[in-house]
Amino acid sequence: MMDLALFRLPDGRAWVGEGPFAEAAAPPGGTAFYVNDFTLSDARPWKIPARLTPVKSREDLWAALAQNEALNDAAAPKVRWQKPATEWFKMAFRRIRKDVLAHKLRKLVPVLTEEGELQSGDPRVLLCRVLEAPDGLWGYARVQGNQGFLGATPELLMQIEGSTLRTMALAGTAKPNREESFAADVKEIEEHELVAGFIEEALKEFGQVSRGAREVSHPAGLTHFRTDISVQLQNSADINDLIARLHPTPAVGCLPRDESGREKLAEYRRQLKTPAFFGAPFGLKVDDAFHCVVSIRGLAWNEATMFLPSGCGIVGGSAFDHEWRELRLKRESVAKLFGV
Ligand SMILES: C=C(O[C@H]1C=CC=C(C(=O)O)[C@@H]1O)C(=O)O
Repeated sequence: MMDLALFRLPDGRAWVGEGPFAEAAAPPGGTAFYVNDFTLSDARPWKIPARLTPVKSREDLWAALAQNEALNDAAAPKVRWQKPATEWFKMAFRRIRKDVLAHKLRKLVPVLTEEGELQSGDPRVLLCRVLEAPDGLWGYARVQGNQGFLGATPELLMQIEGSTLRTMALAGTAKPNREESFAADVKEIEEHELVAGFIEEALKEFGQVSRGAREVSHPAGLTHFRTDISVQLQNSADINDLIARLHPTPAVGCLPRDESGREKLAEYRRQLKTPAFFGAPFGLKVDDAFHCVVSIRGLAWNEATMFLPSGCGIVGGSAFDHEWRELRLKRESVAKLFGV
């Protein structure tokens, strides 16, 4: 059975870890992956591989994998996707927006998942695409037997090097052909600033926070607002605490992030059958640094069923048709990158 984790940095450096993985509650001294689900339900999220190999090319990757012979002959997956139905998502959209207008919520991110049937080929072949994703994206993957997930995300949850923690607010998406007016789009700015403000506030207890300017960023063919934020950590803060403090940011979660908000978020994720990996933290502690991303822009599979999720932030100014199109654009960018 294949048991592996893969992590790639935006500059192309990547590592593949092979099982069996030892599991720990706290970060170990050496190298380990951090893999959890969205609700952080795994009490032992630090996965220490039996073997870790730096990989640069798909040849390196195949050579590093114990089952490389089986994969060498495998074809890329062909998937028959089903058009997602609007009803459930429309209902969720209306209820969230109503709660926002009634000041019960400020923002919530529901997730729509397109499902498909694997017609032929092997989804594990897509591990190559993770490795070869465009510069500027972080790649992540976890495969266990006949299930797995992988993706190429533009969103960093945190990177800790020495006493510096770097993170970002990534939220707000331009409509197609409206990139010029995006920088002044009030609704998208509001959606973004809720995320940046949350992160800034959450990090204050850990040290001096610096916030960069809101910028327009173009990862993988989409246009988003991005604000870089960093903090000089006063004490050697516990990584699990930092993750729990930041995750889920309102870029994939809700605001306020109190019990009632979190319950609503969990309820929408359940109703809409959001895969557990989606939006969760995924990281690697290597070479005295910890890199951890938000697992969006990815897909998952369980035997022959494939899942392609995408989320969008709902605020008072959101309109259903725009959000529906944004969800599709996000899924299309993933489908294009992975060729599915
Ligand atoms: C939740 C997703 O994107 C996040 C990242 C960038 C922009 C987002 C937005 O504009 O809603 C989301 O916060 C996704 O790609 O599924």
